Amino acid sequence: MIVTIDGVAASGKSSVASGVARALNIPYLSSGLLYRAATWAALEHGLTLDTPQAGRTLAQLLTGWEERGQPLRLRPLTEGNQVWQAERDLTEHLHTARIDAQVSAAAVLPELRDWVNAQLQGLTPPFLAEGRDMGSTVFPQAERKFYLYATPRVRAERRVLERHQDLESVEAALKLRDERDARQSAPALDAVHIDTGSGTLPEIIAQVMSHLPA
Ligand SMILES: Nc1ncnc2c1ncn2[C@@H]1O[C@H](COP(=O)(O)OP(=O)(O)O)[C@@H](O)[C@H]1O
Ligand SMILES: Nc1ccn([C@@H]2O[C@H](COP(=O)(O)OP(=O)(O)O)[C@@H](O)[C@H]2O)c(=O)n1
Repeated sequence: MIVTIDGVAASGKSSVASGVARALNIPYLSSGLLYRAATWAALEHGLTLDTPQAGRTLAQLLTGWEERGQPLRLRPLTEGNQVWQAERDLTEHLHTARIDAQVSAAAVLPELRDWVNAQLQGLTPPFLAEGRDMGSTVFPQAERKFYLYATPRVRAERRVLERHQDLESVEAALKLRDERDARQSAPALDAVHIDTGSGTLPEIIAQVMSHLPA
């Protein structure tokens, strides 16, 4: 079985996916964490993301690591996904304001989207995949699809607890990222839409579970 959970930034995708994955006893895959890791790699290597050759250069960097036996890999742990490169856990570097600000510029590069999609499509179901285009593009065959949303204010109030920034700037950054991510964020036509501002996290997880086969 494949289940997809897509939605806007800080709508609760990872937390809901983790809760549902735990209940189903299957892994969840955070596609956003792979985009974040590739963005981290680009910044570490001084790649400029807004040039015509950026996508090709970034893809070469990632495949070069692969060929040297040091691939960037998602570890889809149910309690929280990680990304490792060889023996190094990069996860703590990926949820920062710096990556938040740059990730959408990397995520529009077709070569990076192909690389992320290939990583995910190479995995064996059952799993739950979360991101922006999991239901619409990457796993159109998924048995159940969900689209999570909440107002920018609700999302900013949540994220401010995770980032050391003020509410106004977090909300402005979320809205900007929504705009920049709009192209790949259209919900799948057959997704169930859920407002995560309408209940607590356990209630939203229960709502998703109620749409899944017993
Ligand atoms: N009702 C709710 N539904 C989903 N997440 C919630 C809810 N209430 C609070 N949160 C919190 O919102 C934060 C952002 O959720 P997260 O899963 O990181 O979102 P995303 O993966 O979409 O960026 C988390 O700390 C989560 O626990
Ligand atoms: N399937 C996906 C997942 C993420 N992304 C990109 O990766 C970024 C980070 O995604 P995320 O899910 O980790 O972050 P939040 O939106 O949860 O803050 C998004 O802002 C998009 O630019 C994407 O383009 N497609």
